Amino acid sequence: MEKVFDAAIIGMGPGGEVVADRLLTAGKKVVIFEAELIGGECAYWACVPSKTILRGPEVNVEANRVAGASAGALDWEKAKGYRDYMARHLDDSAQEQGYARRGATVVRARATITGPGSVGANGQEYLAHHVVIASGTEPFIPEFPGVGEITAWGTREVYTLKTLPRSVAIVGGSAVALETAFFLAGFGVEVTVLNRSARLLGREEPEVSALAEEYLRELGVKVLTNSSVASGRRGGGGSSVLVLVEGGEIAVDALVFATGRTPRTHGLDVARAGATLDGRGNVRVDEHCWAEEGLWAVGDATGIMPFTHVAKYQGSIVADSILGRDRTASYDGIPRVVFSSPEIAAVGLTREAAEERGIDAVAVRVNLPEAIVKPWTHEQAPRGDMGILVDRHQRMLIGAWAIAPQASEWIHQASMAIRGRVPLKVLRDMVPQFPSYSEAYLVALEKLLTDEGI
Ligand SMILES: Cc1cc2nc3c(=O)[nH]c(=O)nc-3n(C[C@H](O)[C@H](O)[C@H](O)COP(=O)(O)OP(=O)(O)OC[C@H]3O[C@@H](n4cnc5c(N)ncnc54)[C@H](O)[C@@H]3O)c2cc1C
Ligand SMILES: NC(=O)c1ccc[n+]([C@@H]2O[C@H](COP(=O)([O-])OP(=O)(O)OC[C@H]3O[C@@H](n4cnc5c(N)ncnc54)[C@H](O)[C@@H]3O)[C@@H](O)[C@H]2O)c1
Repeated sequence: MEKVFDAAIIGMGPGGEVVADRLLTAGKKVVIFEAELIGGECAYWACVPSKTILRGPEVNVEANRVAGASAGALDWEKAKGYRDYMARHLDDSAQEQGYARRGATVVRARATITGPGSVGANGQEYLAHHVVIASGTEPFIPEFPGVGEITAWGTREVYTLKTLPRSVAIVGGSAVALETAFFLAGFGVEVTVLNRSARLLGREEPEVSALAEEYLRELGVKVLTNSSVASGRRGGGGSSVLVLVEGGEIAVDALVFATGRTPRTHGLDVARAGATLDGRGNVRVDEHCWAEEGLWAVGDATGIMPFTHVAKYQGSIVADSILGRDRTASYDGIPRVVFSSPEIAAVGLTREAAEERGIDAVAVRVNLPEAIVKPWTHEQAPRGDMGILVDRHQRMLIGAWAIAPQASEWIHQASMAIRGRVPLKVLRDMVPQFPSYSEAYLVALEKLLTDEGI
């Protein structure tokens, strides 16, 4: 009799791994398919190496601002070595053995869907009661004349760099562009960011965009807005010459594409299992991450919020649903962080998004050094800003942002308030630690009361 698995998981990035882990823990029969490395983009070429390599430059920016401390020389060889260690030297044999030990069938191949409850790989057919698509994304690389002639890198090349270039141009103006600019500039590389729109981080509040640009410029990064590459050619001394759409040329050692990603769903044949893709190629799922009878999708392949924490969350929703526990995904209050120096964190709605939803929203901005003590204990010439957005009628927090040290951590208070729909009255009664950045929320809420009567 043919073996039927409880679940077949296509792709073992953070989303697929959570599904596999939970189902194996529950004693289910699981087959996993991975075309490259178990751990996915995040573990080897994205979140982990980028956050590891960004920490040195971040510490230096902070040290330079603290009385009695000073930045040390960054050691690229050591930093690179630790980055490679954290990215497991692109070796997932321990992961493969770990899953096999736990009873999973591990298939090292690109899988395709061959029918409802049926997955093909390596010329074999695997049957399962549940199929989970967790295939992630791949980089989107724009085409322009001469792109094949120049030295052009995607994020994989950048986050496995062995030798630092002297200069780069980064195309893009979102998370990857900013983090890569902070990383390379921090290690002394001459960086130019070519952002095709008028402001960086276009999905965030305009204040956030302006501050992000200011901090990049402070580090010596050149930011060109309404800019992109029209064509490229090889220049003298191995350089790459970029002809800009707005006119003019620049010569750099390499061009970095930070131009977003597209779902890795082509070739998966989801239609054979009755599922459909949206216009961007994302697998359409409902609030349970359910796509069709016996078919689920998690992580970047759904295009809902392309972050590792969301992929893991969706993985838990799917695993629990398969195990018969009723779970519904909610995407309220999920943080978005750019790990720059200082960190840029945001959660919930922006004013523009609130307006689109017809919400009567009120925004308050707080300059941290004017409002609280913590930045002064941290820095000699303190800086930092935060803002909150409140629904006037519901009297609840619906958005927040912060650009300051450790913002990735203290944004979670806003996250919890939004997700838990905590009334402003309760938030105002909080007693945050002195001195901490968290005190800024109280100041913002007081300002809301005095300025707006809310
Ligand atoms: C430079 C960079 C930095 C980032 N930093 C952060 C960060 O700090 N925090 C954060 O939250 N997010 C970050 N992200 C986003 C994060 O990497 C993704 O959201 C996350 O990896 C999505 O997880 P996933 O499981 O959906 O897919 P992936 O991690 O992309 O994994 C998908 C896996 O599926 C495999 N696969 C695909 N198709 C098949 C197939 N047909 N058969 C078998 N296997 C297949 C792939 O080989 C891959 O291993 C970053 C992204 C980039 C590019
Ligand atoms: N800290 C984090 O959580 C983190 C860090 C890095 C990346 N990520 C995730 O990784 C993914 C990729 O990030 P990203 O910044 O590359 O993608 P993105 O989609 O957020 O931004 C793409 C950028 O490229 C620009 N762009 C697109 N096409 C272009 C073209 N033809 N010419 C010029 N500019 C062009 C866009 O205007 C935009 O600024 C995202 O899902 C992001 O959320 C998350």
